[in-house]
Amino acid sequence: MATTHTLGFPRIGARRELKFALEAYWKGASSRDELVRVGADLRKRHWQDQGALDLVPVGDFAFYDQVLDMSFTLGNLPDRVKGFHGDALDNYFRVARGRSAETPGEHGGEHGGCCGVAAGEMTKWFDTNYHYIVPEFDAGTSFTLDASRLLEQFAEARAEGVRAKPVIIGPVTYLALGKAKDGSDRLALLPRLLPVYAGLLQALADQGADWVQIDEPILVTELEPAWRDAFVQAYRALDTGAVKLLLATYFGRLQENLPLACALPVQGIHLDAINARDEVDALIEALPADRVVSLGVVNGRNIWKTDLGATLDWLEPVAGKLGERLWIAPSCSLLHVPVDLAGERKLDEEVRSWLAFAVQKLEEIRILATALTPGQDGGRAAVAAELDANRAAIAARRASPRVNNPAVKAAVAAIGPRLGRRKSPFAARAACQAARLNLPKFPTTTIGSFPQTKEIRQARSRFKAGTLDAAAYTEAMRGEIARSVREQEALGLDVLVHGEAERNDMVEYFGEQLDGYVFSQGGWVQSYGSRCVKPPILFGDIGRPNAMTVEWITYAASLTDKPMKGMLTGPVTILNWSFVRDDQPRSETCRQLALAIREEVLDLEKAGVGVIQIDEAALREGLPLRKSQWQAYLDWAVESFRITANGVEDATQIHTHMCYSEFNDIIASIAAMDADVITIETSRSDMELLDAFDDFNYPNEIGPGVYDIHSPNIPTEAHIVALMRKAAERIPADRLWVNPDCGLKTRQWAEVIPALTNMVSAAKTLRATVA
Ligand SMILES: CN1c2c(nc(N)[nH]c2=O)NC[C@@H]1CNc1ccc(C(=O)N[C@@H](CCC(=O)N[C@@H](CCC(=O)N[C@@H](CCC(=O)O)C(=O)O)C(=O)O)C(=O)O)cc1
Ligand SMILES: N[C@@H](CCS)C(=O)O
Ligand SMILES: [Zn+2]
Repeated sequence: MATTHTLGFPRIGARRELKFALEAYWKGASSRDELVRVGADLRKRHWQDQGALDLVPVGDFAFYDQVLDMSFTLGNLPDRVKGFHGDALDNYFRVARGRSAETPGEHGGEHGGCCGVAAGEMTKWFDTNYHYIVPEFDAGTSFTLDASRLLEQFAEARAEGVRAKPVIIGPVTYLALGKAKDGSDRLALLPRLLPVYAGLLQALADQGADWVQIDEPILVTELEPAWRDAFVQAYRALDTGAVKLLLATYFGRLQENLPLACALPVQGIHLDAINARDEVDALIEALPADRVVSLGVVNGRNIWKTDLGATLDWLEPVAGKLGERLWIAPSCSLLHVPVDLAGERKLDEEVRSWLAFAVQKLEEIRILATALTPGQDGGRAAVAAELDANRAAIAARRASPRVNNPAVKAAVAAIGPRLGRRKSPFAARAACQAARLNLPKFPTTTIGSFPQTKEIRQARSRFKAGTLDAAAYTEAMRGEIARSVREQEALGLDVLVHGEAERNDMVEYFGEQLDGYVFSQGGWVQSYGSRCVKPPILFGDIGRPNAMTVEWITYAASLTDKPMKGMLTGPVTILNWSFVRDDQPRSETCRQLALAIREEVLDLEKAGVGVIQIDEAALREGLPLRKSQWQAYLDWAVESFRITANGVEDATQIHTHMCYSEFNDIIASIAAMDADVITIETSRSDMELLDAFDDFNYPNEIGPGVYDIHSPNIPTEAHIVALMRKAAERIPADRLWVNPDCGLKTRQWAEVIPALTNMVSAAKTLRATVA
């Protein structure tokens, strides 16, 4: 019988209990005890949800982020929060969220307390839409063990009667994910780090832990020789016999790292058998015969039912070979999928029958394990009804006429190179656009969203619940748009936006209006901290039955004489932030999205909108984990953007926006997008990110972000001027725009107004002082 387990479970709660508890605590509306209680209740409930498994994870719960938890366990706190004498949980939130000096009153939040503290940097977790707090190092970093969190939760789990498997991030991945602020060699810290890990394993062993899952997903990426050597050094040091180690790899194939992983002195390896099924035989071959082989056979990154029959067809011989050595699990932590399909009341019934969220994925694991169990109570016969139902659902999805639309397939097949080419080169377009828009030097704009206030969200919530009718909802959103336009006019911005009040999310909003999509009511997935997204579900060929944004944008445009920028999300970002179908290549799905958004671009243009922004925030995010696969991805991603954007006339100005930094290695592809204007996140890099554009002689216009929208701090005019002067050293001033790093939806108006006031004044100063 295969041992069943999971690598991690969503912690936000089926009703986002953790989100609401955190936000209440940060606001000062609930106590520390209440927050701690919600955390304990969620852990307990999630262990119960996983109770049918042989081993359940402990340590996958975090109040903010599991990487930040690991930093605290290892005693690796940034210097700026060391020596804090208050509550440890508040110190944790100070690193997670920062704290401004100005406004007292909140717990460990952005505001509150006496002294300002910068938040830890946040970046995405491998190729997911989850973001972690980057560990900070320097040459002097030392580590000290604080095992209390893990030990307490291990004791809690055991008290619940589950067989608990502590989960920790491995030392090599931990170092690889961090940044040395002084440019020092992170690997030099390994000898200091390993004794702390050894101490942690011993402490867990002393409490009765048998297996510990040690996550080393960095093994699915290309590793420099020094990092490969680090694996050998690390796992020799951790081979103390205190506990059994399950080395967990996920999100991809091991490739050249497979022999390295198999040679490490651990007691088992977890392989993502969704992405690396073709490596299973080699893994079994290379592993010593006493090692456990854990196979991730249920996809932890999507929401589709597993084809259980097909999985068993290949798994049965593997189980025959491995016997008791076989463990089965989802491919990775279930953090990346919503909790439970059972809560969905309004989901399209047909599509629903094809889906599995976290709880349903656990049931799939149970069915597979039973089917793999020889004897009277096991084998396929013991789960015949479940397997039949699964077979029927898989077959229905394959055959559904709603999935395949021959007209859409034909349109994609007919895409030729002309579709993605503008009529004239940039210089000629720029002249037409200058004549049409008549903008000053250093034109000012924003990235699209204005604060998503409680009133906006409540109105939408009431509209969706049916207690506010469509006319009243439209009226309320028009009111918000009018407010945004009024504020922007008063601020003196040059190119206005409508503010995106009517959008729940920049991807979900479009998914809701496209054919080929369904959306859940409660399918929330944590993006960072308390922030969640509800990725729409792309199940079939894409169509755009109606214009999606034209009425809102033309309404906004009617309120002002200034240019109004139409605002769309690009095909690559919609793809990367949706749950997408697994029955055709992503590139094919992306081209379908490109054709749909192209229609919207052309409709906006027809309606007289002269500036259209197509956000591609997730273009860089979607890069494959291995560099060797980047170009193939970039080719179809850029082609998709060009198909979307480039059907317009010369006088229509196309903007794109990307809020993730580091363009050096993809600058040729960014240039190939050929947007007239690109706005990017640069403020935190002190404009150094523009070097990539400078070195490449990037030909088009650029809006380098002048302030970090993640922080509540108000940028001063002098700071913005100084940043823009640095920008002008790299990019000719007549090609520079002035704008924030990203959209303002998570900020409050009280922060937005003074920040943009200073930004507009800075632009005026620049016009008067920079040639
Ligand atoms: C730019 N980012 C995005 C990413 N992915 C996306 N799909 N979208 C993004 O914008 N990835 C990278 C980054 C991640 N950053 C963020 C930033 C902010 C959020 C965020 O604010 N999320 C919200 C949820 C947004 C949403 O969908 N809102 C809905 C529903 C709101 C809601 O909860 N309503 C309540 C009732 C309202 C009330 O009483 O207050 C309810 O239904 O119970 C809407 O506006 O209609 C969040 O709150 O977490 C995410 C990622
Ligand atoms: N237009 C979007 C882009 C976010 S990346 C916004 O302003 O929120
Ligand atoms: Zn952005």
